[in-house]
Amino acid sequence: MKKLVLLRHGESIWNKENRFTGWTDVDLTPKGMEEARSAGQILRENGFVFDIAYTSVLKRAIRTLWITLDQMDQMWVPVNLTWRLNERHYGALQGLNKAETAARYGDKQVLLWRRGYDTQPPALTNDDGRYPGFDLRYSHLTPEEIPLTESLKDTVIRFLPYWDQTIVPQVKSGQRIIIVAHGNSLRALIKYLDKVSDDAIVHYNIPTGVPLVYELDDNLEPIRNYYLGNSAEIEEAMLAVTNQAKAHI
Ligand SMILES: O=C(O)[C@H](O)COP(=O)(O)O
Repeated sequence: MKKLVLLRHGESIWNKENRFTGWTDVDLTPKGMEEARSAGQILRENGFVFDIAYTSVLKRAIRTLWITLDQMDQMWVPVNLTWRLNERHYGALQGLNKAETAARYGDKQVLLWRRGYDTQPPALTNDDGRYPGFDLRYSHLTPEEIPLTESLKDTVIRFLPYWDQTIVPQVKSGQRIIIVAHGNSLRALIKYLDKVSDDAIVHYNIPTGVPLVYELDDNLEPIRNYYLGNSAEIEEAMLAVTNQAKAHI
């Protein structure tokens, strides 16, 4: 049996301000750093050891990984950074407050933008200051690879080649892996692993800073998964993510 640990970064500054973030490179809040410390502690208490770590090229995920490994006294673990684990690109919504956007366009429209599997939020134009093509860290990407907006489906499509070619062979060979990423890049992986339908994935939300353990068989078919932590608090945190983009709760 193989174990894979998934971790959404701790609370970011824009999570706290309730803004669509996507590829915007915002840092953790003090609470987010605390969440990362707790994640590391609970992983250590449960005896987890990692051989390889994966994360995105966004600092909220990178810092969460550093703090988690530090708490586990495993800062020596090799870390791989890839843009393919970045958050889903939120297009022209990036920077907008989620509840205000719902008040303006309606809860239904915003739910569709946030959770519709094949729905892209309004796109950026490539002369927008938020266009990732202006950012050095993406200079090796082709124009076709640089998103102006992304649906969850687009996120699955850009992540899967990395999963199949890089991570899968390592998990199969018995390497113990942690992936620290984002609400939607992890939803993309979970949708794929658990074969969640396009309709059901709409209702699946991931809390910040709580390790999610997947037990997989030798063909990487999921056996079961569970969060490490207090289940009532985790339920509450998932519900809070659901409610972030409602005009009135
Ligand atoms: O990019 C963001 O705004 C968040 O990290 C994920 O947001 P969502 O839960 O609204 O998709």
